[in-house]
Amino acid sequence: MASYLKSWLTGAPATATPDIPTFLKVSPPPSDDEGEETETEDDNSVPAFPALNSAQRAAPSGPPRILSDSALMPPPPVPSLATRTPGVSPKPASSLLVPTTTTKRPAKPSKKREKVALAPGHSPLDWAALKSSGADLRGVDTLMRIPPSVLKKHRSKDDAWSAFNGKVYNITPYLAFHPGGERELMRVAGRDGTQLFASTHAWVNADFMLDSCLVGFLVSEPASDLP
Ligand code: HEM
Repeated sequence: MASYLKSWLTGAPATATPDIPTFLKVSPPPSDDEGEETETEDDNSVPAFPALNSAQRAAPSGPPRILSDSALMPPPPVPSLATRTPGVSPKPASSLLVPTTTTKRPAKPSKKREKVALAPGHSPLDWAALKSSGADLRGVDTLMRIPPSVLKKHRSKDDAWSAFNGKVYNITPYLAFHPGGERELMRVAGRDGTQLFASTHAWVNADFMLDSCLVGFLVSEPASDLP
């Protein structure tokens, strides 16, 4: 056995092979590495093809059987979606039907949330360009600690401050750009607008939209100024 393996690896003829099991006599698969010789000289037999135990050999000989129409699988039934009449409510029998909700007219959007027409040059993109242009939109030199009494003083259109989530912004430059209109935004001028803002459009990122308008941080009234 050992001498057979040695001869198989070196290419030299085997000296004695009486105890070789039959599975070892099968040729090794051809190798990509051409430099290495892997076959013994006397084992050049081509394997049987098709294999002796293959289904191909077991099959009855003769030309392949051609199936007639009746022997073929029947076609699938016509799906109900293909036969529906557009605009007509289908019977709710099949799970493939369109949902009945799509046949109903959508409800009219409420007047309360309508957007206003913005003046030319005041689109959200224009605002983005303005706020990143480096223009001074704060109107103050340094960020301040702003108590409600100070915030209250900035409530005119020309000088409007408002607090959102503890940050005070100069909203005057943004007024003409606000998709909800100037009037709505002026409702929070001079006061904390966090609640109104959140109940109107919590998904809007005010911190990002107004970052260049930040004037300071809302703080509680100093004790000495309390009435
Ligand atoms: C300064 C902070 C605010 C910013 C940055 C801001 C920003 C925006 C933005 C981006 C939209 C368009 C939303 C969308 O298309 O989904 C919008 C719409 C609107 N905003 Fe504001 N807003 C502010 C404050 C307010 C406040 C305090 C009110 C209410 C008093 C308000 C009322 C509205 C309304 C009614 C709309 C139109 C309806 C809608 O878009 O759903 N906004 N605002």
